[in-house]
Amino acid sequence: MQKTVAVLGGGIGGLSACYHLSKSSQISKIVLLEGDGRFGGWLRSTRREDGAVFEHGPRAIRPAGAVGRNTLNMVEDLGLESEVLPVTHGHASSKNRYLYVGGQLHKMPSGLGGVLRTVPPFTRPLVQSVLREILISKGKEEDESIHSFVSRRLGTELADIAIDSLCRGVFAGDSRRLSVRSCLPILYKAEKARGSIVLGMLLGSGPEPDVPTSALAKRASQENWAQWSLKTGLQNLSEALEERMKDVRSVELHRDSPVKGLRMTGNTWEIKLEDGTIKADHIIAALPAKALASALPSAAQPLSQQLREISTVTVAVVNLEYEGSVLPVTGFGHLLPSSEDRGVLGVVYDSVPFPQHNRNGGPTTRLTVMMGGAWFQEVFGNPEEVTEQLFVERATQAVSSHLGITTPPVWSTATINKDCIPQYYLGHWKRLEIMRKYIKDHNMPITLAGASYDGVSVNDVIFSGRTASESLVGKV
Ligand SMILES: Cc1cc2nc3c(=O)[nH]c(=O)nc-3n(C[C@H](O)[C@H](O)[C@H](O)COP(=O)(O)OP(=O)(O)OC[C@H]3O[C@@H](n4cnc5c(N)ncnc54)[C@H](O)[C@@H]3O)c2cc1C
Ligand SMILES: C=Cc1c2[nH]c(c1C)Cc1[nH]c(c(CCC(=O)O)c1C)Cc1[nH]c(c(C)c1CCC(=O)O)Cc1[nH]c(c(C)c1C=C)C2
Repeated sequence: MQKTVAVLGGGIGGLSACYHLSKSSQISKIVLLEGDGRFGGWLRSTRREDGAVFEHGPRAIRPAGAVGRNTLNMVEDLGLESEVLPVTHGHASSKNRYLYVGGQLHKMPSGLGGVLRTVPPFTRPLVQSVLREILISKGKEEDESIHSFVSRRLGTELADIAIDSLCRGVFAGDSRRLSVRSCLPILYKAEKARGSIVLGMLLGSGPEPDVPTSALAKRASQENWAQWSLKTGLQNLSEALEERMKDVRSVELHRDSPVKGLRMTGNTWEIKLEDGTIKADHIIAALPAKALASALPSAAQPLSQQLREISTVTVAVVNLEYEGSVLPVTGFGHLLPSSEDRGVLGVVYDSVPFPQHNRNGGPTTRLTVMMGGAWFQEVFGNPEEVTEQLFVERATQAVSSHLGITTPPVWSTATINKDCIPQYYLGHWKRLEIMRKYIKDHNMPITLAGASYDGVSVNDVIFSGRTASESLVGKV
């Protein structure tokens, strides 16, 4: 099979698809089309001349599980081992996560003591909910909101406070609308397989994908890593992939090349760009779902309609730098449940896990305040009309009232990440099934990849690029 494959979208998902395809001799040409002036999508790091690094998108990657191993295998293959900044499970930022509830910071329960005792803001020991959970009968629904699932199995207090906050800290989303089946498949499968989350966690609830273990992945496991970043920021991962792809003869990289339209003539795709047309035998679409919907031909309207219904949320990210060590606590950061403050989602204490990203000389504290998400429009209005200055002010106020840091930051920047996190609402699994059946039934040579479908974490998205490549060329 000698084919031309076009990969649409040069975020980490599209770059991963290219990387995996480029290892196969079955593909004669791979064309990566990115609409923006740079590759990497949401992986964006500011590197200041004084050595400070600030993340505007993802800031840490988990090494755990098959998808975590898969990313580390790629990191090793790209020669980035010496750039990795690991954080172990024993580190304060892995052990300490906080909730800001009732105007106070509360450390989330951890360890045996935390589970056995009543730990505020909760009114009874976690162990009670956990033991009771084993006896609750299985749900009968095909899907359920995360909030409803957790209320049913673990009680409303955990759902209203802990799970509401967790959904804000991963999806910037509303636990009452997000699907447990698609967002937290591990919990959904545990209930289906073992009748209980607790038993599912203890006994396992299904096989993991088969992913080999590189020396780096082995090191991560032996050294008990909980998360990792890179010395010059996570943008370095997309840059290393881009550099690798430049060295592969079969790969053509095009930036500033937004896809304007797609047409099928016979078995061939015609991809309309601003300045011409490219032909391809197969497309891997690693674009946001709505961007793909806009490009598809009108004949594929049923597919476009499903794609358009995959919502996204906008997150304002404010990076703040303070002189000296000013945090009153140490840890990963804190989250706020939606009942506390709808606009402010949480604060990451970046300088705790990654002090290496502080500027050279003299201690500093780097924080990131995340705002908006599913509540963006309601609290801040139209993202096109809000100023970045407003977010810096709101963020500084939040840091002052939550953490008592009243000195002004010495440096700050705000970015409004429009439509940056897809929301897997109730029934997302069914939508995926309908879309993939449509593609199959209509023999459309297109594969979906990226954050819109099977997981939003960097690991999930990299794995989606690999799966898309394997669906074409098999394992390489
Ligand atoms: C603020 C924030 C914090 C996060 N934190 C973490 C974290 O700590 N850990 C973690 O694991 N994950 C995190 N994530 C999630 C993760 O970063 C993203 O889900 C992932 O980067 C998405 O990658 P992608 O390639 O699917 O999409 P994108 O990055 O959106 O890439 C899609 C690409 O398609 C391009 N494009 C769009 N339209 C067109 C067109 N018509 N033609 C051509 N190109 C087009 C875009 O320019 C973009 O480059 C975070 C995300 C955000 C926004
Ligand atoms: C406050 C908003 C956000 C914070 N991070 C994100 C948002 C929207 C985005 C995000 N964070 C994580 C992921 C990847 C998920 C994965 O499966 O790896 C994404 C897309 C990691 C993460 N962050 C928190 C948790 C519980 C997780 C899951 C993995 C893990 O346990 O490490 C909690 C958390 N996120 C933020 C804060 C302030 C916070 C907790 C204190 C910021």
